[in-house]
Amino acid sequence: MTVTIVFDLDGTLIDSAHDIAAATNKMLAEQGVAPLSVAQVTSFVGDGLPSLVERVMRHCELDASLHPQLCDATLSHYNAAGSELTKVYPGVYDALNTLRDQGCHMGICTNKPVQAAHHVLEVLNLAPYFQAVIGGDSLPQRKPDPAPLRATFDALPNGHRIYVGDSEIDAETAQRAAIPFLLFTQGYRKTEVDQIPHTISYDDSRVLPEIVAQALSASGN
Ligand SMILES: O=C(O)COP(=O)(O)O
Ligand SMILES: [Mg+2]
Repeated sequence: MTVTIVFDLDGTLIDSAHDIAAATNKMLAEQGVAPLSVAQVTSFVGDGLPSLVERVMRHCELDASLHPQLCDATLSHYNAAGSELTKVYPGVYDALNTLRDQGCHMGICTNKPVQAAHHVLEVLNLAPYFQAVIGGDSLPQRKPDPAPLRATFDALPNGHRIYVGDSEIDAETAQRAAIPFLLFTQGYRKTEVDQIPHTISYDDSRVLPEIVAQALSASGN
């Protein structure tokens, strides 16, 4: 039985909030605006960079016409920083090794800009695990539209499908694509776990291989 697993990135495999906040605050400093807390910036993460910058700009009452320019500035600060403040969540490497040894095929479907996603995957030695990476700017649509998730699975061998993520957006994406969804509870979700549709939730990535097997048997495989 071939199993294909697609993962979200920010808040699921990696805790990138400090790097995202640092890039945002460098952009704000250039506009003469005081820094936001990591928690505040994290609350704006999930729908991709353009939405993050839009929310930050609204919060800081910046002129909306600056949006394209401030997106570019935030992304270039993010890319220049080299992911130094980003950490892989505990247990992720072990889980990925086990799943790979079991023959699972794996991909990434993130709303992060795709180049930034490739960069962080390389820096953290996560790139070799993933045969497909789709970012927030890879297609005209982004999550929660199911198109990027479908495109990621289509780039992997055929098999039983599972999506793993941390947010309301990931849950909606999985629902719209009719794919079983594993919810990591320690990422950047904004609502209670029981308010987010999911197949199985987990708070420690070490259990991933076990709950992948559970999700497959729950879906009749
Ligand atoms: O960049 C974002 O807004 C979120 O990225 P994610 O889809 O990997 O959680
Ligand atoms: Mg996420």
